[in-house]
Amino acid sequence: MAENVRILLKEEEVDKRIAEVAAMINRDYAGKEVHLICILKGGVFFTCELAKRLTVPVSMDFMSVSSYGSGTESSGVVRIVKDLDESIAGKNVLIVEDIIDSGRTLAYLIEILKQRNPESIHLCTLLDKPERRVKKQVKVDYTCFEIPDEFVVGFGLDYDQKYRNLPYIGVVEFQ
Ligand SMILES: O=P(O)(O)OC[C@H]1O[C@H](OP(=O)(O)OP(=O)(O)O)[C@H](O)[C@@H]1O
Ligand code: HPA
Repeated sequence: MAENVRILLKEEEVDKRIAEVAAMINRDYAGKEVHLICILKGGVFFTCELAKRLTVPVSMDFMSVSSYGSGTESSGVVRIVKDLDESIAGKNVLIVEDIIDSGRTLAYLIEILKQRNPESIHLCTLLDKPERRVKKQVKVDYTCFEIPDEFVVGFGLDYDQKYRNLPYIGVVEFQ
């Protein structure tokens, strides 16, 4: 099926907002080290842009989870494909995601990570689709943009593994 991508958030808007959110994190974590956990694959682009703007000490780790589902819907059953390399015990963890949609992936992930005794655990996302949230509420500490219920790509987000490299956020329109 052919698809078209309509720009929702321009590159400049995204960059400006990431800088604002980074400033909030710098303020909130003053005097502490923040341990960024990037959720692969989509979180990579946002994590890099955010991390470059942090002035507090930063350490990083990566995790890959797969939500059993098909097409554009996640199922809520989440499998860890790549676990963290290091312990998070005693660390100030900040999970960095590209998008919170139904909230199922993050609800599951936060429960798992809490059991590993971090000093604190917070969540930062580039995009949030609040309308899509199912049963479990996920507390999001830092959100760059709330967006409507549309399937988006770019800045790490894919459709069928394509469009992750777009420097803006676009809506996929199927023709
Ligand atoms: O709130 P939810 O409905 O659970 O959806 C959000 C999840 O979906 C996306 O990951 P995806 O499974 O597409 O993996 P990817 O980042 O590797 O593309 C996104 O990065 C979140 O992890
Ligand atoms: O809107 C989306 N786009 C790409 N991947 C996603 N995963 C959950 N929601 C989305």
